[in-house]
Amino acid sequence: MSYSIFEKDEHFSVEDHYTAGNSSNESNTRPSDIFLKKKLVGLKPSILQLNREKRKATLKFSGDNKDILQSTLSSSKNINLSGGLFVSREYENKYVKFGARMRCDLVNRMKDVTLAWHESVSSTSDKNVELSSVENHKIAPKADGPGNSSNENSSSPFDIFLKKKVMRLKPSFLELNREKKKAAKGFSGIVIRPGMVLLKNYLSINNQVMIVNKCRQLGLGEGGFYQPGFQDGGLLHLKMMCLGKNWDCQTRRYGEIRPIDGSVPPRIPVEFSQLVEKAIKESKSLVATNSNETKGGDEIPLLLPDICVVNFYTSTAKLGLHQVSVYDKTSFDFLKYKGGYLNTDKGESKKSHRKGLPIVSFSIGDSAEFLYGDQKDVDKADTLILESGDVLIFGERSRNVFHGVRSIRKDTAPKALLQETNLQPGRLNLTFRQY
Ligand SMILES: O=C(O)CCC(=O)C(=O)O
Ligand SMILES: [Fe+2]
Repeated sequence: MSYSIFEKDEHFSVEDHYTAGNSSNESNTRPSDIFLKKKLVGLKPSILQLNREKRKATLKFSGDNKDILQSTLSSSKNINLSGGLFVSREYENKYVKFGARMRCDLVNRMKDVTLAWHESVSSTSDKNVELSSVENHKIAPKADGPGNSSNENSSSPFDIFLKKKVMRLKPSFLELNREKKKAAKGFSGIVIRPGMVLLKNYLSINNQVMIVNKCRQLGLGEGGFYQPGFQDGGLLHLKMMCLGKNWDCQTRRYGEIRPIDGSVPPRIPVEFSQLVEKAIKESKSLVATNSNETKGGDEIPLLLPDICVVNFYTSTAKLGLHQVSVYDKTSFDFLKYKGGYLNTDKGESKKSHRKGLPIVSFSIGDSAEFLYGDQKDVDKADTLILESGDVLIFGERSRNVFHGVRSIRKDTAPKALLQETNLQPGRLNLTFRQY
């Protein structure tokens, strides 16, 4: 049995209509007007385009031309990139033609089509179209406080917190006691197969709370959570944010910026890297003590993570079987997803592969049914239940293991975590990698 990690985006499946502007220049004998008949709204330039232009301006107007540069920049200061404008059907269609990939989750979910801020079309006159300064793009979209999520606002990234501060049912004494006992027991390590180690219950509730809060804060800022999509309308079934470097789902390459909006991925918080380092050391000693047993024997190399892909799975989200694969021409063809399959993971460097550097994966929130195996066949895959606080490490001979998430188990997140954060139902997964 196979399942698709994609969902088709009904919103943008319309064919293209270039009817905007109702230009009738071609059909009459009057001199052509180089202006459109109606006062039209133009496609708002993307941040990337604006950045490029401003960089060009900066290069051009240096030294003696500072005044000109100053006026160039200040005249564009008022251009508002924050979007959130409603558009006509024609523009929606035109937008589709321009690339369905340029949309964030919110665009996809809005009933009334609102274009994403990076490529929006305004319904106001040009006069009112404002562009913000380049610096403004660095400013994180307004992060609403808990209980006031901005998920519905087209200019904001996806918020992993619930909209309102919900009064959660107080966990029963029994439940809390069970969790406390589990925490007191500490973690246990299991070598799943050569190169794959599971540290059960490794992240304390305090660390989980810290990670959730940091991800929430970063997730609402520049380069925050969005729903990755493909040019043809396919969407990943999860929300994603990249730290360190951006993983571009179109090209399967890493880069310094996210092409859809020109945002720069936030840095990996040092607290995260420290936890990764500790977890690797732990798994190394576990493998060393297990080396006489049949399963062990693979030395897990140290990892200095410079990439972290943060996925948020809502209760119905999933991730198809895929493999960590080096980016090269051959694998690119192979990587192309076929029939709704994403065949690969992110494209770390060949050096990273050669060394068998591990992927370190943190699970927080609801539990996941994690699949892994040597073939891209769900029926032949083994299952692991990854619970909140678990850390899975796979490198060396397991570096190329096929893996995916079949489902999220509802209502399984630790009550203590939900009491301390406003995390919405679902699962947060962080995978650390070294380029
Ligand atoms: O969510 C998980 O456990 C796996 C995530 C993953 O494989 C990925 O992001 O490439
Ligand atoms: Fe993966």
